[in-house]
Amino acid sequence: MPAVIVPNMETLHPTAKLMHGLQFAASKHRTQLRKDNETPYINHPINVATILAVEGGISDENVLIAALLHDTVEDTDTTFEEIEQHFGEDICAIVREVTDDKTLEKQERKRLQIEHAASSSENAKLVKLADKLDNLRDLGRKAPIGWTPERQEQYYVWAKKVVDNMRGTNVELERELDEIFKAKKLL
Ligand SMILES: Nc1nc2c(ncn2[C@@H]2O[C@H](COP(=O)(O)OP(=O)(O)O)[C@@H](OP(=O)(O)OP(=O)(O)O)[C@H]2O)c(=O)[nH]1
Ligand SMILES: [Mn+2]
Repeated sequence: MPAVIVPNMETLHPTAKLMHGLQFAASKHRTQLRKDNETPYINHPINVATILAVEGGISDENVLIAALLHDTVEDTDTTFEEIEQHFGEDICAIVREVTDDKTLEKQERKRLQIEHAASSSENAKLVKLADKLDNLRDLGRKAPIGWTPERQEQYYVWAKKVVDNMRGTNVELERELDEIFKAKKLL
């Protein structure tokens, strides 16, 4: 696996920056599958960035690149220093905001996501809304291996609490999320 080259981001055009984000994330997640045990993990960050661009109408490349990178620190050996070196401090700041501290107990991590959602920056809220939308769509298609119906139900209830703390961020994404919550009789 060749090392990913660190480009000079100042001189890259927006499409090249986006491609570098895609390559970096694909390289970092290359051995991972989603919890359905069949989908390559990278499909999820690509979906999150695509949801933002196509459904959310977001054109700010920092937000789209942060979406591609959003699970690299949480779920691979990637460090924030590496993200900053490759993509600069603005993108790194968004990734930092949406990264769970995996050293904490799961219940505490889940509680903190609800709490942090409310005080997040607009850009972090956008990434988090698209992240939840893609995870909920995945759950509706095929549940992670071993998840009971109760565990699935709990995920919808928890995801709604996170989303409720980010309302007023993006009309289209919130509309899509609300359709899912209505179908589950949570709204
Ligand atoms: N629905 C679904 N989720 C999957 C799948 N594969 C991996 N995941 C991830 O699993 C997380 C939910 O699983 P949990 O057991 O509740 O949480 P944990 O992995 O953080 O311990 C989601 O994270 P999250 O905290 O909600 O968001 P984030 O980590 O993506 O920020 C999601 O990213 C899949 O096939 N379907
Ligand atoms: Mn995610």
